[in-house]
Amino acid sequence: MDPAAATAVRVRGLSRAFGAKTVLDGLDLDIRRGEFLVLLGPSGTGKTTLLRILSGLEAPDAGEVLVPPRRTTVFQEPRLIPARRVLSNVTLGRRRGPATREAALRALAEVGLADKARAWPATLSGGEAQRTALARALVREPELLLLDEPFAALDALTRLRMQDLVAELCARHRPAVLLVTHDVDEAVRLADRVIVLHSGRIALDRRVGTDHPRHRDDPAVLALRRDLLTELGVDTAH
Ligand SMILES: Nc1ncnc2c1ncn2[C@@H]1O[C@H](COP(=O)(O)OP(=O)(O)OP(=O)(O)O)[C@@H](O)[C@H]1O
Repeated sequence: MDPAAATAVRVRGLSRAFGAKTVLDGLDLDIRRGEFLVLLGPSGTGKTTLLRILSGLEAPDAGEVLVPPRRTTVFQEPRLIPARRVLSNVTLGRRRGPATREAALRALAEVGLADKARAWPATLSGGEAQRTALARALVREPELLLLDEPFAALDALTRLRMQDLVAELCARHRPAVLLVTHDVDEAVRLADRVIVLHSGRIALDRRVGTDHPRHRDDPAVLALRRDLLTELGVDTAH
């Protein structure tokens, strides 16, 4: 088997500085096709910078970055256009026509918004708006899905529901995923693999062997959670 065919993202020696501050420092990272990778790290360690480089929004100072052409990002805020209905937000930038419309309606049904196609963004709840953003990502059939704290602005219950939805959609469509979060529980719930970024490099890289759905009290899940908190500098003795 060609090993490159199993790899969705390949990063070698990636560096990025802002003025005197080195944010990414010779970072190496591979993401396999269909792998759900969660990226954790203290504030300001370059998680968003890495995501922006993978999305093409930002250029590295040095290093090699290979990413698939079909990639899309979902941000913390849904970034919908207020003057366009939900369906039109989902098809944004796509070629007009019945096939696009059908695909968008299918994506809306998948995120549970079949009845909101003609709604205006201002009438949506936070969770519904973020579901619309997910449908917009889904309709692009990305090989790489970049998620930058997509649940951070949602209330706790909606966040859990959205986590389940994203897990289900990713299991069905199998994009490679890079999810940035501060939430260790979210990481251990969703990830096939978790990495922690520290001082511009990967400080911890762990595969999660446990099957889905994961139980909070599963010993392997608890052990990983503890290790991640320790790596993030959170005292777990209390
Ligand atoms: N365009 C920019 N100009 C100057 N400094 C920047 C720029 N973008 C990011 N930085 C700096 O680079 C560092 C890393 O930022 P980045 O947003 O990637 O961190 P992060 O790990 O995503 O942080 P957080 O968890 O708080 O979102 C920060 O110190 C930030 O101030």
